[in-house]
Amino acid sequence: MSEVWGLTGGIATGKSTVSAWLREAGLPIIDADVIARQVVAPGTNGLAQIEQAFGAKFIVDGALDRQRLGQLVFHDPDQLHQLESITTPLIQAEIQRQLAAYRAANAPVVVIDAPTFFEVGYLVDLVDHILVVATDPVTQQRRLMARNNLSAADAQARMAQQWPIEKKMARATVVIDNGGTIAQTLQQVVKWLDTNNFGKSQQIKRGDQ
Ligand SMILES: CC(C)(COP(=O)(O)OP(=O)(O)OC[C@H]1O[C@@H](n2cnc3c(N)ncnc32)[C@H](O)[C@@H]1O)[C@@H](O)C(=O)NCCC(=O)NCCS
Ligand SMILES: Nc1ncnc2c1ncn2[C@@H]1O[C@H](COP(=O)(O)OP(=O)(O)OP(=O)(O)O)[C@@H](O)[C@H]1O
Repeated sequence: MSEVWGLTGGIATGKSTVSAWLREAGLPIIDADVIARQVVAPGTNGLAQIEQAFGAKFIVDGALDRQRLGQLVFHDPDQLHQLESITTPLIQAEIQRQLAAYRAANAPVVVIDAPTFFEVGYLVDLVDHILVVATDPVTQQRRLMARNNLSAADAQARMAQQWPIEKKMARATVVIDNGGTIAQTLQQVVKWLDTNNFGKSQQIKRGDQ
């Protein structure tokens, strides 16, 4: 029996940072962001559907212009909803395929890493427990602006497309507080791994502290 954990957070609260450590510790990770890119890669049916729904101006040299589509959908919930109606079923099918493969291989623990874990609905039913990586909203906005080179308004628009982090924290089995230093966050992650006997926390590289 595999124990399945969801890993989520708000945009730029540090989910990818934590996910990278879990991977280094040897945990199998199903990464929804990676899958979301695969299902709209050049030549896919997903990309053809996006071209049909949004127009050829979002395709450059056969590939999705992600920045341009992001500018559109993160400022318009109806357009985001239309995009999700194309991408969500494709992402869901691949997540379920990977999870079935890990279960068949008797993986003791599997992590499903997804930014919109709660928002998409179906993922909650696939997991036993949920790890939420959180910061306060001010820190979240500051890090998002710095990482993506966004204005305060653009960062707010992206944050507004997701559930507030407090609502996610209220549904978490465990909350990792990433409002402090990277080292403080790593300490919490190592404790979670060691307490549950998951993976090899000593394999985590600590070079980024
Ligand atoms: C709109 C797109 C093209 C913008 O691409 P871009 O490379 O600029 O951003 P990227 O995909 O790296 O996402 C950055 C962050 O935005 C947030 N985000 C992405 N999709 C969504 C969404 N549907 N709803 C709310 N927030 C989202 C996440 O926190 C994510 O980590 C892309 O985000 C996309 O295709 N989104 C729809 C697919 C999806 O739902 N992905 C989430 C996987 S569960
Ligand atoms: N404790 C920390 N102190 C300072 N900066 C941090 C900390 N944790 C993460 N960061 C930085 O904040 C930014 C957001 O982190 P990260 O990319 O891990 O977030 P995320 O939750 O995966 O975001 P998204 O949902 O958009 O993929 C990155 O630039 C990262 O380097």
